[in-house]
Amino acid sequence: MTDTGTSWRDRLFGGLKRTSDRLGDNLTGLFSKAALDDQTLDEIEEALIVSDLGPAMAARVRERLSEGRFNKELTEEYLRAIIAEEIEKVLAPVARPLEIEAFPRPQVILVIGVNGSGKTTTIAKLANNFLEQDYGVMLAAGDTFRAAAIGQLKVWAERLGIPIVAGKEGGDAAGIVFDAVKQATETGIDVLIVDTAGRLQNKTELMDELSKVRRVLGRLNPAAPHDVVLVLDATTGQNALNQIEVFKETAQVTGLVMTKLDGTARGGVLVAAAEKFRLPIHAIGVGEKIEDLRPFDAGDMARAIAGTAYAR
Ligand SMILES: Nc1nc2c(ncn2[C@@H]2O[C@H](COP(=O)(O)OP(=O)(O)OP(=O)(O)O)[C@@H](O)[C@H]2O)c(=O)[nH]1
Repeated sequence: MTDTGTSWRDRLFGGLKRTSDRLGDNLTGLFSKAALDDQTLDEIEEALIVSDLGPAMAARVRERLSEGRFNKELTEEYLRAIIAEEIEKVLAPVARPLEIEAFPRPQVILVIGVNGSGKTTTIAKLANNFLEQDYGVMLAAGDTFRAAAIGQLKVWAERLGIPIVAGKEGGDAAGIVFDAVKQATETGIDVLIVDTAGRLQNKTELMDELSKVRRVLGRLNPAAPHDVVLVLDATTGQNALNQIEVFKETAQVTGLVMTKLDGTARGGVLVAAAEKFRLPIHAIGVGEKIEDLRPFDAGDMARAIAGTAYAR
């Protein structure tokens, strides 16, 4: 399952093509006007907002253009390059892979997110990434609300050849997490990835469930959970921003993973999220296969969104 950097870059640029095409469509007609004027700047700003990149990014690109090109001709190449540069500035400080550094082990990673966000697949993909780095990985099926979620995670554990602690539907999530941490500690596991129920519908219930899990974890290891990773579906566009807002306060999110960037023209929302919340973004998903989740390079990501030349 090893993978070369080149093919990952192919998938990254391929996956984000819809997003960069949409940006291109929104900007169509704004190039090669005789000279850059205020009205064109307004239109560019609007186009960037409509492309989900967020108002702050739109304002900054406008600022850059008005400094450099006012009263001069604007080319598509130049505009895309400026957009890529500004996106890279925003993504560089937050593009941060999940590092395994907890001592004592295991590092406990809680994974949260609404149903359908790609949570289960992301857990499997993260587990695979850690296995490739030779870490011992265990899963815990803490989403006990749905039998399907437990079953799916078991299938992944089997496929990856890693242990899993799971209970029955309707079981006590905190109890499962307790057992998992105990087993992981006893067997020298490096990383324990915990699936949790992601029900946004009821904030109190979610909060109660998570604080119970936290209490139990804290009893075994005061530093746990070391990470609380929120999985977001990029196809939901601006709604992903609302989810961060809610989960940030209820679940003390420490970092993000954005999935399905390949299935959407709304990938710009990654930039808006980075700019608004400044939370670390650990990885992105650009496909359903196990190798389609990776930490990303801010420069590559920025160029993929802006649709600038592939090579450096
Ligand atoms: N195209 C694409 N599909 C993805 C990606 N990540 C997950 N998926 C798909 O999205 C669907 C939902 O993923 P799950 O991992 O089952 O999501 P979940 O949040 O656990 O959802 P529930 O099991 O319904 O709670 C599946 O069909 C996945 O294959 C991605 O990065 N790209």
